[in-house]
Formats: sequence, C-alpha cells, structure tokens
Amino acid sequence: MGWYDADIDRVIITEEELRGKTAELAKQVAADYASVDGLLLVCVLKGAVMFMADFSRELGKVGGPPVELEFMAVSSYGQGTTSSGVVRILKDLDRDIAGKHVIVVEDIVDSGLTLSWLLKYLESRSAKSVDVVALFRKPEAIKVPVPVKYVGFDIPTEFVVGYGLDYSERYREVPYVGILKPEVYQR
Ligand SMILES: O=P(O)(O)OC[C@H]1O[C@H](OP(=O)(O)OP(=O)(O)O)[C@H](O)[C@@H]1O
Ligand code: HPA
Ligand SMILES: [Mg+2]
Repeated sequence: MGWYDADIDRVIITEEELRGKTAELAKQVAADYASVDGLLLVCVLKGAVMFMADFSRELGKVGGPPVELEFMAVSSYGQGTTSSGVVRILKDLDRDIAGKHVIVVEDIVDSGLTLSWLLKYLESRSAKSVDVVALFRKPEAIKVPVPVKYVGFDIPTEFVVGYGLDYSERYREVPYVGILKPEVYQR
C-alpha cells in the first residue's frame, strides 16, 4: 500500500493496462518508422517522464530505430487543475533538431493548448517530421485541434493523477492512474 492509496477515489487505468498500451504504441511507432535511421524523442517534463522511460525502452525491445532522448519543460497548469493557456518554456531543447525525425512524448492532451504551442515551436526549428504520442487524451476537453497520431487512452473530462500526472506536484509516483477524492482538493 502506498500513502496515496487512501486519497484515490477510483482507479481508472491499472498498471497492467499502462504496460500493455505502452507496448502496443511502441509496436505501432516501430512499424511506422521502420525505414528511418534514428528518432529523436522529445519528452515534455515533468508529467511525461514515466511514459518516456517506459515507452523508449519498449520501442527498443520491439525493434524500433535507435533513439535519442531530449527533454523540454513547459508549464501551463501551475498549481491548479485548469490550463492557464499561457505556456512558458522552463527548459529548452539542448540540441538542434533540424533535419531530424521527432516524436513528442506527452502524458496527456487535455485542452490541447500545451501541445498546439509546442508543435508550432518544434516546426519552427525545422525538424524533418514531427509526430505526437500521447498516453492520454480528453476528447471532450479539447479547445484547440491538435494532430495526435498515437493515442493511448481516451478518458473522460475529469482531473486524473498518477504515472507522472500531478495535482500540485504530488501523486506523480502513483503507479496507476486515478481520480482523487473530492476532500483532497479542500486541504
Ligand atoms: O492539453 P493541456 O490542457 O495543455 O494539458 C496538458 C499538459 O498539462 C500538463 O502539464 P503541466 O503544465 O501540469 O506540467 P507538468 O507536466 O510539469 O505537471 C500535462 O503534463 C501536459 O503537458
Ligand atoms: O487531468 C490531468 N491531471 C494532471 N495533470 C493534467 N494536466 C492536464 N490535464 C491533467
Ligand atoms: Mg502538472
């Protein structure tokens, strides 16, 4: 039992489901990128860190191309549960991405504001191609249309935590994805 189990109202995606879906997404990406000689995975910190770690290893195991890992940190949520719409770069790419095949590795597409901004940014840096793999998407919360080629789970418009996703910087280490009890927000 983790300390956090008592704060969770219900689990919506189990550890096993996360593992299965990650393997499935990795197989699709490996098949689609079979003819490229390398892929640059861009992880959007901090939420996507667990998914990046698992997805990149899975991609290697299923015969994907060699990858390089890059990390960007942007923030649009701050402490709350709704996007401010204002995206700030907290950590930029370390290297030039011009001419590279890029896959953005995101944990969740909610309003789409973060990703929409990020895709424009990456395209302006002359990547050869840019695709997105997002583990979760909330179809009913989308405010701006964003092309997400690979989606793990479509989930309802509820605030979720776990597997990297936080509420006020907590619950990222929860190994499953769940909904918090209402009283947690009143603390
Ligand atoms: O589609 P959107 O409404 O823009 O929401 C999605 C983004 O919001 C979260 O990041 P957050 O700003 O909370 O930073 P974090 O990953 O460090 O928690 C999440 O990890 C996505 O990057
Ligand atoms: O449902 C969510 N949970 C945690 N972080 C998020 N960022 C966007 N949507 C979410
Ligand atoms: Mg967050």
